[in-house]
Amino acid sequence: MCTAISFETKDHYFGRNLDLDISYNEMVTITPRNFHFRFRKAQDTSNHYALIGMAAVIDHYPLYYDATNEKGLSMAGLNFPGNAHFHREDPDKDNIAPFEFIPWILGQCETVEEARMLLSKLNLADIPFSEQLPIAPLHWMISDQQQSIVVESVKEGLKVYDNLPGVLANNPEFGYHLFNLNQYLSVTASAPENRFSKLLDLQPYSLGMGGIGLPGDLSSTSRFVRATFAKFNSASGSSEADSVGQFFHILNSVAQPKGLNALEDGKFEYTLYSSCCNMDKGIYYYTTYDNSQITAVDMHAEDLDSAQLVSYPLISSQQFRFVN
Ligand SMILES: C[C@H](CCC(=O)NCCS(=O)(=O)O)[C@H]1CC[C@H]2[C@@H]3CC[C@@H]4C[C@H](O)CC[C@]4(C)[C@H]3C[C@H](O)[C@]12C
Repeated sequence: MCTAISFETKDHYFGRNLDLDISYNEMVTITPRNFHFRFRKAQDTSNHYALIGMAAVIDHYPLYYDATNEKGLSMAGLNFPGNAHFHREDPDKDNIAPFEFIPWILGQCETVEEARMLLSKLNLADIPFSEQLPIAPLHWMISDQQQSIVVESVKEGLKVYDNLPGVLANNPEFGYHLFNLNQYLSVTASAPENRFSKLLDLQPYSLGMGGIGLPGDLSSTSRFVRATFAKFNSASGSSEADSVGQFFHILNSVAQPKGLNALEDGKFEYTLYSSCCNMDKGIYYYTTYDNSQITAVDMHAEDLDSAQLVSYPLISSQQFRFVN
C-alpha cells in the first residue's frame, strides 16, 4: 500500500509512503533537461523539464515511482490492482506506456491545467517495460502548487478526478474514497460535545476523544481517511524544517510498521521509504524504514543542462547521534 499527499505552508510539498515487501534498488534520481527520453510510440525528446524523484534506473531508463519537475509539477504512482486496465494502441491518441507516464507529463507540463490538455488525448497503452518488468497496475496523483487530480485508466477508459483532499491511497476507485469521507463527518480534532443526550452526563475523560471513529487500520480506505484528517487539521510552522517535519509526521500517521500487514509466505508489507519534495525548490527529502534521519537531495545542485542521469543510492542504515 502507499499513500501520497500534497501539503502547503509557505512553500508547497508533495510526497508519499512507499509500502512494499521488496525493493527494486530505487535511488533518488535527477533527470536533466537534455537526457534523451525515448518513448515507445511517441516522439523522442532531448529537451524537456528536469525531474527529481525516486526511480529504479534500468537499462539507463529512469522508472520513476514519484517525481517533481523544475516547475513544481509532481506525480506519484500507487498500486491499483484489479482496477487498473491499460488499453490497446489507439491510432487517434498519444500512446504512452504506463512506465513512461511520469516522464511524459512532467517533461512537458508546468501545471495541472497543462497536464489535463495532454490527458485529453492520452491512451495509456498496454506496453510493458520488458519481459522481466511487466506492467505495474498503478493509478496516479498529479499536483501543482494549486491543485491535484487523480488519473485512473480503467476498462471504460481514462478517468480524471479533481482531488480536493490532495490525497491518494490504493483501491478502490477514487470516487469511493471521496464519498467515504462523508462517513467521518463528525470526527473532530477538538474535544467532542455531548450530542448523545442532554439527559446523560457524558464528558470527555481524555484529550483526543474527538477523533474516536477514525479508522486505525492499514487498509487503503482507512489510510485515505486518516491522511486526509491529519493533513487538514495539521498545524505547521512555515519554516522549511517545520514544514518538512510536519509532512513526515502526517505520512507517519499512515505508515506501516513491519509485521502488522502480513502477506502470504511469511512476508510483510511495510513502509520502505517516505518522501517529501519541496515543489518550489526542487529539494527531495526522504527517510527509509531503517533510517529515520531525513536525507535531502537538491536538484539545483546538479547541472540541469546535462544529458546524464544522476542517482544517489538511499542511505538506509540508522544514523545514531551519540552525545557522549
Ligand atoms: C509497488 C509500488 C506501489 C506500492 C503500493 O501501492 N503498494 C500497495 C500494495 S496494495 O495495493 O495495497 O496491495 C509501485 C509504485 C511504482 C512502481 C514501479 C514503477 C516503475 C516500474 C514500472 C514497471 O512496469 C514495473 C517495475 C516498476 C519499477 C514499478 C514497480 C512497482 O510496481 C512500483 C514500485
